Amino acid sequence: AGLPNTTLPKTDAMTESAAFTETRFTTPARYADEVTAAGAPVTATAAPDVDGVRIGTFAGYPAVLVETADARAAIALHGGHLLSYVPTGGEDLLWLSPRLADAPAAIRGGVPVVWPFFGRQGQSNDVPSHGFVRTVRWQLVEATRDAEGSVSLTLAPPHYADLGLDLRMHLRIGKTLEQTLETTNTGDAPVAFTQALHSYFHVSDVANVRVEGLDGLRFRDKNDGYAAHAQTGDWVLDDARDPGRSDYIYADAGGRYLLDDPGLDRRIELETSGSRSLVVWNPGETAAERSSDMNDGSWRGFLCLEAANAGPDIVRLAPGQTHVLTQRVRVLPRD
Ligand SMILES: O=P(O)(O)OC[C@H]1O[C@@H](O)[C@H](O)[C@@H](O)[C@@H]1O
Repeated sequence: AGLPNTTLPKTDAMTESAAFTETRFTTPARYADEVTAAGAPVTATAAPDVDGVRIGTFAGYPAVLVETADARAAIALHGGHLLSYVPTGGEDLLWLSPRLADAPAAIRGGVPVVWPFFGRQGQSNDVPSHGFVRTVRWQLVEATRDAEGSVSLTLAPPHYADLGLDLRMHLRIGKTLEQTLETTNTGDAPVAFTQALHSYFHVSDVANVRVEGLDGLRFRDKNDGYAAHAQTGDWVLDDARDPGRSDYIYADAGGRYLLDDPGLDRRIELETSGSRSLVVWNPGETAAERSSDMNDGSWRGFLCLEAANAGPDIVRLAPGQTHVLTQRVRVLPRD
């Protein structure tokens, strides 16, 4: 198969903020202190009095641990990072690096929360890549259990008074994983932002899976100066232009994707709303070998499908408005 890509006219629009209208964010005053504090041990966090929810550790991180009849999950307080989601009787849907660095470094794997900008889109080089919330400590705000036995959680990063935006993340752990980023403009000026739920899905071998739901879409290739291309057929890793890596932002994406994995004999279904872009990322061997948390061949074990508002898909919020991005993830059998 591969991607017989059509090259469309090249433009710099992806890297020039003037071409779009993203808000240029200034690093919040509290950010550096929050990052420093995130490296300190967690002092007692009160466990909510909800059946199947407790505070413990997962992969060395203080985490909210959830157990229901249908699934188990772990969410690190560091970055509000979903580390694991295991449907009962199945394997983890998420990949987590076997070589994790200590907090406050960003966690490699799971579902990093990228907010309020994707990479450094429309930003100066002074801001941290992928935003202000993935290397700071979050709080568990609420936990409930519904009649069907699913557990719902709300988590929040530190409130940055000078950012003008507020974030809440909601998770529903049950037969399906539901994850929502709810962004509110709390300032008095319009804000234009980008974001992603940067899911690292666990696969048998990234070279042996395909992604359905992208056929015919246009995408920008970050490894090709953000040149525009058109997708033909399913996504596979053996891109004829560059076998072994993918850093594509698909625009006007339909919101339903299937990650077909013959090796694990499963399909992961990803449905999104409030998101019109999908990022498909794997570093490939060369870049992975340069990275201390992926340089053991383990990069083959994941594919990132990132439910995003990125590239030309920018969210504009007037003061007081709220935007909701949701992803729903579940396993389907292979036919
Ligand atoms: O290494 P990081 O900061 O977690 O980013 C990982 C990747 O995240 C993806 O979303 C980007 O498109 C890639 O360009 C980037 O390399």
